[in-house]
Formats: sequence, structure tokens, C-alpha cells
Amino acid sequence: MDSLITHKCVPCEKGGLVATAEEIANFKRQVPDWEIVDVQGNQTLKRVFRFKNFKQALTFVNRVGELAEAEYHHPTLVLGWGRVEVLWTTQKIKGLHKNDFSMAAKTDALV
Ligand SMILES: C[C@H](O)[C@H](O)[C@H]1CNC2=NC(N)=NC(=O)C2=N1
Repeated sequence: MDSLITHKCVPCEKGGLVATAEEIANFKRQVPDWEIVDVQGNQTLKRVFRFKNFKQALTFVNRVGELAEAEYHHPTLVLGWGRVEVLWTTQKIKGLHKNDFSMAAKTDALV
């Protein structure tokens, strides 16, 4: 099984399967700085990154955006002065997929 950091996001089909509780537990151990929260009924990975100022936070937002485009898997990003909230979930399946954990690991690698 490829690691989260080397996993290439796969296209998710509407109605596809969310990760099992066992898979989530396994993947979550690999991204310990993230929490699993409920966003509008969907399990979502969340982490807040902090920066010295707005400009550094904006640069990070753009780097995550480039990563998302490269993988064609997209986050929700909340940009504030010195902080970026990153949320990963898979809209198509209304929950968490290996793609989300992989993108969380790749997001961590950006800082
Ligand atoms: C049309 C649909 O948005 C695309 O198939 C992709 C784009 N990026 C995506 N990103 C995320 N996080 N979830 C999706 O379901 C998703 N779908």
C-alpha cells in the first residue's frame, strides 16, 4: 500500500465509498496534527496553520491551491491575518477518503 505522501489522488465517483473506521484510524495516525470535525454532516480533516503575517499566510494559501490543482482534489481554505484554516473532505462522497488524508500529509510537507 502506498504511503499517504506518495498516494496520487484518484477521481471519486458520486456515491463512492467513504473510508472505513479502520482506514480512518490508520490514516489519522499518519497526520497527527489534524483533527476530524463534522462540517455540515460530513467528516472533515481540519488544521490551522499560523504565520508571522498576512502575506506569509497568503503565500501558503497559493501553494496549497497549486497542490490542489495538481491533484485535482480541493480544500476549503479560510485565510486570516497570520493564519490559514485548511479543511479536507470529499464532497462527491460526503465524507473522508484516502485522498483527503494524502492531501493533509502533502499540506504538512509545504511548511
Ligand atoms: C466536479 C468535482 O468537483 C470534481 O470531480 C472534483 C474536484 N475536486 C474535488 N475536491 C474535493 N475535496 N472533493 C471532491 O469531491 C472533488 N471533486
